[in-house]
Amino acid sequence: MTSSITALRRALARPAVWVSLIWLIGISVACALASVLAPIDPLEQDLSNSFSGPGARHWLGSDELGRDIFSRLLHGGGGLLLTALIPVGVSLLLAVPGGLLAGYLSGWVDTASTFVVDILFALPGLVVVLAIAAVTDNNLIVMAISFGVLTSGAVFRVVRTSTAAARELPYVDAALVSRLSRPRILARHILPNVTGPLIAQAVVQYSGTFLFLTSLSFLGLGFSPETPSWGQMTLDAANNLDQHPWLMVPVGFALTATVLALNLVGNALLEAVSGHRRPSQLPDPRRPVPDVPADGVAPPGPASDAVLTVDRLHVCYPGQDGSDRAVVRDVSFQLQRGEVFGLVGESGSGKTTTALSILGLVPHPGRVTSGRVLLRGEDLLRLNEAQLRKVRGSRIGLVAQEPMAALDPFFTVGSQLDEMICLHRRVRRREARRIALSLLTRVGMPDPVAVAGRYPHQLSGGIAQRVAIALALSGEPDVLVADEPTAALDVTVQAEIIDLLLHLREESSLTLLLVTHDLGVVADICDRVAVMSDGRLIEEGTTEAVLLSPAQEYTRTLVAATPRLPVEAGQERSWG
Ligand SMILES: Nc1ncnc2c1ncn2[C@@H]1O[C@H](COP(=O)(O)OP(=O)(O)OP(=O)(O)O)[C@@H](O)[C@H]1O
Repeated sequence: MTSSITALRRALARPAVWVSLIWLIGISVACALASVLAPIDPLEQDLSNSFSGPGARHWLGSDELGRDIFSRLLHGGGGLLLTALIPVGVSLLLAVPGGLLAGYLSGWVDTASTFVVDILFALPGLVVVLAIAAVTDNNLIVMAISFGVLTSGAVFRVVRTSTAAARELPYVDAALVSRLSRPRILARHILPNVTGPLIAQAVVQYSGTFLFLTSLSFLGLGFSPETPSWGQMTLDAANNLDQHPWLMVPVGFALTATVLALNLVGNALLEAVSGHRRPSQLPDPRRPVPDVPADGVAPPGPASDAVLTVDRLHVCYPGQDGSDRAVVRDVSFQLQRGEVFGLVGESGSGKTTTALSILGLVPHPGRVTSGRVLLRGEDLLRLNEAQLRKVRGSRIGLVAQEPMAALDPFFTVGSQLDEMICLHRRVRRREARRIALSLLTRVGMPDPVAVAGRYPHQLSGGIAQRVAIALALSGEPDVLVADEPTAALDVTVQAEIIDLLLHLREESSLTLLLVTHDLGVVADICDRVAVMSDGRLIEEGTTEAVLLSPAQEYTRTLVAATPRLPVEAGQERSWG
C-alpha cells in the first residue's frame, strides 16, 4: 500500500500534474461561486455593447448579444462539470459490481458479462444518444444516463482485470483458507486493490464525458438554449470567428485547459497504479469435482490415528494440445497426529499442486481428476465451496512461501489477526485482541503489542513469516500445510522459523505437512518424508531411512546434492 501511495505521490508531484490539479480545483470553485464572482446575469443582453473586448465591466468581453462572457463561462462550466458526473456515476454503479463478480467468479458469469460489454462497445455511442435525444425530447438527464451505460464497459474491464489479478494474490488465497466469505473477501481484500485503477479510469472517463457533453451542446442538444453552456459558447464563437476571433479565446482556453488537466491527472493516476499492479491471470476459483475412481474399487480408508490421508490423488492441467497433462499422479500418503511430514522433490515435481489440492485451491485451469483427501475420514474433495470454507483455516491452515505476500498490505497485523480470530472462534473483538497477542507471543514475538500495530510493509521477512504462522494458527487447525515456509528468508531467519515450527509441534502436537526442496530442513524437522518426481511419489519412509539409505537413485541424487545433511557430515545426528 505504501509503495502505491508513494507512486501516487510521485505521480502527483510532477509539475504538470499539480498545475492541472490547481486548475481543476480553481475552475470548479469558481464555477460553484459563479453568482458571487460573476454577478452579471449570464443571460442579460446589451445589444449596444455587442462584441466588446475585455474591459472594466466585461472582464472577458461580451458576445454578439452583449452578454457577459466571464459570467457565461462560470455559469456554463458549473452545469457541465456537474452533469458530467452523471454518466461516470452510472458507469461506476453498473460496472463495479459487474467487474468484481466477473473477475472473481470467472466462468459463465465472466463470459456472459463480457459478452454484454462487447455489445456495448460495438454500439455507436453518439448515434444511440442522438436517437435517445430525439425520442426523449432532448432530455439531458436521460441522455447522460444512457451515455453512462454505453461507456460502462471501459470501467467494467478495468475492474474485472484488477479483480482477477487481485484474486491471485497469496493473501487472498490465505483469506480463502481462513474461511472468509466471498463478499467479505471482495470487500476487504480485493476492492482495495481495485480502487486505484478504478479512480484513474473514472477520471479518464470523466474527461471523455466532459468533451462529449460539450460536443452535444455544440450541436444544440442536451443543455437548454436558455442556459449558458461551453458547447454553445464554442458554437457562437465559431460562427463569428472571422470578425471576432477573441470570442473563441476564453471558452477555447477553458475547454482545452480543463480537458488537458483531466487527462494529465487521469494518466498520471493510471501510470501510478499500473506500475504497482501484479501480473494478471484469469483464474477460475470453481473447485474441480474429482471423478470417481475408474476402477470403481473403494480405496483404502484412513488408518485409525491418521489425521490426513491423501489417497490416489490425480491432478491435471490442460496440455498445449488441449488434452489433460497429469502433474500429480496417483499420490497417496498419510499424516499421523502430531507428525511432521515432509514432501520433497525437485522444482516442478508436483509438491505445491499436491498441497494446494488438499485445500481445494488448485489454480485454474488445473483440476483434481480423481482421488480422495480425507481429513479425519471426511473427503474434502467431495465438499462444496461453502463446506470447504469451513474446513480451511479452522481445520487446515496454510503457511505460504512468501510471508509478505500472504498478508494484506492494507491492514495492521493486529486487525488481520483479530478478524481471523473473531471468525474462527466466535469471540468479541476485545477477546480476539487478547488471543491475537497471545498468538504473537506464541510465535516468538518479543513485543506483540508493537507488532500488532504494524502494517506488513513495516515487518522484516522473518517477523512477517511468524505473523503468517500466527494467522494460520488463529483458527486452531488440526493440520498446518506449510509450502516452502523458509524459502524466501535468509539463512539465519530460516533457522529461527524451523525452530519455531519445531517448538509449535512439541507444544501443541501440531500435524504439519511441510513442502520443501530443502533436505536440510527435512533433516532438521520431519519425522517422515515422501519424495516426489514427475508428479509421482517415488519413495516414502522415516526421515532417517530415506535420507540415510535412499531406495531410489533419484533420492540418492537429491541427498548427494544437499551438502549439509548428516549423511555427509559423518552421520552425527541422532534421528527420531
Ligand atoms: N497454473 C499452472 N498452469 C499450468 N501448469 C502448471 C500451473 N501450476 C503448476 N503447473 C505445472 O504443474 C507441475 C507441478 O508444479 P508444482 O508447482 O506443483 O511443482 P513443485 O514441485 O511445487 O515446484 P516448485 O518447487 O518449483 O514450486 C509443473 O510441471 C508445473 O509446470
